Amino acid sequence: RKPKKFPPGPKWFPIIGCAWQFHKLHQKMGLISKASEELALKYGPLVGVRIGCTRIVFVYGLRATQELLTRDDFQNRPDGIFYTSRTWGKRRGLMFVESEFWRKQKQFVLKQLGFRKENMAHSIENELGGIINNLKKGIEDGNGEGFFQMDDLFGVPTLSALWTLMVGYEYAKDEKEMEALEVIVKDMFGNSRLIGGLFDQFPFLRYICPNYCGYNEYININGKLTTFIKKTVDKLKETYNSNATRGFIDSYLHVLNSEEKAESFSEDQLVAIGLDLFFAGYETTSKTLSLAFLFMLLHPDIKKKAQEEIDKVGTILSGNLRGVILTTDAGWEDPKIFNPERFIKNGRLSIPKNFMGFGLGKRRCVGESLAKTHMFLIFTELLHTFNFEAIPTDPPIAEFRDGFVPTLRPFRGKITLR
Ligand code: HEM
Repeated sequence: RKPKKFPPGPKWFPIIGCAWQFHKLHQKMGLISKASEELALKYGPLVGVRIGCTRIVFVYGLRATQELLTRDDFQNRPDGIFYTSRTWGKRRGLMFVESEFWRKQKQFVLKQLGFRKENMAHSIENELGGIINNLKKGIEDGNGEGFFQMDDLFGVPTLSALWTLMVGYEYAKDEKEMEALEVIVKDMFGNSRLIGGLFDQFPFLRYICPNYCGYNEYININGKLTTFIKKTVDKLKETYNSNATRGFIDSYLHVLNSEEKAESFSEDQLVAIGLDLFFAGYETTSKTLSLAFLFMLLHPDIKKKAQEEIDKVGTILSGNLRGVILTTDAGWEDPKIFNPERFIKNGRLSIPKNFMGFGLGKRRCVGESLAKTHMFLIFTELLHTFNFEAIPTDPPIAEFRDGFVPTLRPFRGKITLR
């Protein structure tokens, strides 16, 4: 039954709510975001739906979204088996927790990420050396031309940056560990049912058909990553030294070993934060980079301008990079047209207040600074060193499918040395 004052939306039926109508609309429009946009055109900026047991309000448009992100009474997060079954039936981590527990943990994570900024930049630069060598080798093998799966280029460096953040630079050199992590994370994100599986909307299905409704798969892949992080924590504990700090895990262990630690700190919570950092940081960053290069292939004129500015090296550089990466329909003209120069005013970077790529308010992204440094260094260095072109017989197409973040259709590009 609809609660009083619940926003308007499609008619609800017993048990399924409006799951069927929404499923049909989703199929027609291709993406959840487009389906909800269609509903907003019909019902207004707030649309109330019920998919099985889950009541959802879609919020559409700049004003409503800003209000959603900044109002204190919207800072809580949903509860339910989808959010807790990955963390031993408890609410743990950062993304799906709230109140004092969340505040304390977020404060700690933000501080630690701030401390590690410089170290992270060094480790990304190192990683970059690896990517450049691989690309150069591919180009050499192809007699001056390399043909690469572009959407595959950025996963490993992103993972490596997050891994270094967690364990510290020296420990992260262990290639075997990194390879094992790569297999788990790729499996995790390759799994399209990771988000909003049927069992989330119809929780009873996990008792009737746990395979079909995606429950077993969800538990299995999350379990692999939590086990991996837990084992890493155990290994780091063996060589733990209270006077030295290798990475985030060590810093957290310092707190666990101190007398005055707050109640919310625990080893389970440490593992859950690791899970959330990989979950929230891996796809977002690697796919934004893929998207930036997709636009470079599709808009050679803008790519050329970006390269010219990188060659000049100056403050304008960061402006253009950010302009290239930041695209959203948050309220400027022709949002669907790729025009990074809209963010440059009188030769300087000018990000509109409406830009919400990293969220707004208290729930704002903790990895913003790391992600920006990572994307900036990789994007500029690769554009500086190589030329990227579309392959005429296999042109890239800017088409997305749903995922934790919108996922690009796989695309290839031709890379040559500049
Ligand atoms: C291009 C890259 C990234 C984008 C676009 C992005 C975007 C966002 C957005 C929009 C939010 C707010 C979600 C909300 O309002 O609930 C968020 C939260 C979050 N992000 Fe990011 N993010 C990126 C990279 C990262 C990285 C690299 C990390 C980890 C180091 C990370 C960790 C998190 C966490 C833990 C939260 C939850 C914060 C909270 O609930 O208080 N993100 N991110």
